[in-house]
Amino acid sequence: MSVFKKLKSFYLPYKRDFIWSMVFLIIMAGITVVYPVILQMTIDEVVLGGKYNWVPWISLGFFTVMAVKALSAFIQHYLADMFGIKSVYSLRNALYEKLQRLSFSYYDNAKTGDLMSRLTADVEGFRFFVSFGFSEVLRFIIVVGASLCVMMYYSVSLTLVTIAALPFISVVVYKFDKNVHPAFRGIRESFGRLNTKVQENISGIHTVKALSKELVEIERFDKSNEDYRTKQLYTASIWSKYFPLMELIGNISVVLLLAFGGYKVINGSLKPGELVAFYSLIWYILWPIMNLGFTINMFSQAKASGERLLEVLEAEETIFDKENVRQNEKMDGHVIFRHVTFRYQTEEATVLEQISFDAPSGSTIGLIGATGSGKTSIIQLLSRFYEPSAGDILIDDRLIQEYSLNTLRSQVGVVLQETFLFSSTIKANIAYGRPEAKMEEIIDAAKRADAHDFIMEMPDGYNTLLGERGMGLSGGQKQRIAIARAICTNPAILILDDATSAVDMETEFHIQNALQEVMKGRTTFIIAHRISSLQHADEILVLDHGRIIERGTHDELLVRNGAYRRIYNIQYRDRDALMQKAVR
Ligand SMILES: Nc1ncnc2c1ncn2[C@@H]1O[C@H](COP(=O)(O)OP(=O)(O)OP(=O)(O)O)[C@@H](O)[C@H]1O
Repeated sequence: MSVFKKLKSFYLPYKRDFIWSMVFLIIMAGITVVYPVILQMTIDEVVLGGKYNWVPWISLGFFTVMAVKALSAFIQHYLADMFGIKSVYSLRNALYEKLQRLSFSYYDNAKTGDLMSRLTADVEGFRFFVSFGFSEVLRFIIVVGASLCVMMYYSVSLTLVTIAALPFISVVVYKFDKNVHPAFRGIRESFGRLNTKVQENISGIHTVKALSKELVEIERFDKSNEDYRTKQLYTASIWSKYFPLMELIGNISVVLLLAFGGYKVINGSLKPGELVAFYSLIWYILWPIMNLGFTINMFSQAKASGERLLEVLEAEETIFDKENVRQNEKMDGHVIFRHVTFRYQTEEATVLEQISFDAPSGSTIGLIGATGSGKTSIIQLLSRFYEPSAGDILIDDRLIQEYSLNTLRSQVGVVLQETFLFSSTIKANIAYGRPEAKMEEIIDAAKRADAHDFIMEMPDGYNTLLGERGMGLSGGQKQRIAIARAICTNPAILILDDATSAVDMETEFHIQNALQEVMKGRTTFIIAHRISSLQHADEILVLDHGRIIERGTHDELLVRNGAYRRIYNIQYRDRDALMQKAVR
């Protein structure tokens, strides 16, 4: 029950709907039990007692009772549905908000497809129980309770004989629940994996096709699908094993009723109408008990879903605003790293060791080094996507933790190697970081990123709709839109993470030109593999296995004859030698 307790803040606010639906449920359930009583009166008083003048009144009474029942059923269903729908509306919002707050380290291990299935199938599973499960439980208590009372009123001994088999059904129901709950959790998890497979395949369809891996992918999907099928079949087998057993025990009750009840009618201690009423009433007890399997089924699904939802809701938020943080502060962009050491939560080894540097406001810092040497990790720490394991990062002489995340990130513009564009207009993509930006500001940002001209050549200019992942644009165009997006927020610090790696020389030249303009007055970090991209930096940091092994300007580093010189030689001298050979 603790799952439902933990999630109560989502459904308790709508308890009014629930309470009213329960009121109408009580009316409905109460009326259900009146039906056998009317039947008993009709047989014993009207048919056998010869009181035929009662017929119109009994008919009218019966009609009225049924009309009230129909109306109550309508209102009850409507309100129960409202209760469920409103509850999961806030639950879905809370989950989405949580996903926005969770840090990078959570997403490093999360699977998109699985998260999607939590936000859709699991939320629905939970809604179904909130809408119908709660009322089923109450209906069970009322109908079974009221039926037992009426039966007792007619004959205590017959009631006791009839319900003698019920404890056995309860044992079966209990065992059913114990087996079916883990089975449902298995189904949900398997469905999450199936979703992940589909999502990853669609996202990576270019790679799949480029490497002709369609058949391999189909086989892999088949494996996940097979697992899902097996889990479902297993659950179905539990169901088919226990349900007939419950029905069999239920039918033993009916046999006992007919045998002992028939004997009582024959010896005159029970009226025939009462036996008929008993026959109806016993099913009012048996059906809900057997149906308990279905209710438990629903409950188990909802519990399994609720657990998966709680896993998201209760996931630890590692990066958040501390108290009294600085809001809306304009920064100068003076960045200091002091002995920063860092390791990813999932990894044993540190990826950054004792990183220290001072980047005065408006300066340009270049980061170069082999892949995996830690360049991206440094700038991820600056945006507080992760927290350092040791050491301090300061901007304008304050620890970055003293600024609100909003302030910090609005002052750090990032252009990544891989650009993500939303399936919306070019205008909205550029203004994503500052939706209130005026059209002139958007155009200005695009002009400075050297994107304005090609945007104007598009059919709808700035209103051109982009497909998912920015289909319809070349790598260089996407990159320039990303640069426009970064400068639209007018950040004090600009990070260009391999921003020109995916483009040809001519486009790189265009982007470099645009960047010269954009970098003016901002502290800029350029991560690059090409020396041409960062040779004008005020300081270049050469990284190797998470350590700064060399630092200085381009010229200083060249004369030092170290790692930088070696990269330079590979990229320039050898190329020049080759070119000269070619000319000769
Ligand atoms: N999210 C992550 N979780 C665990 N380890 C990571 C994560 N991101 C990077 N790493 C590891 O940290 C190390 C540094 O990676 P980083 O991305 O900072 O290198 P890089 O110098 O930017 O590489 P590249 O030039 O290829 O972009 C690598 O060994 C990498 O495997």
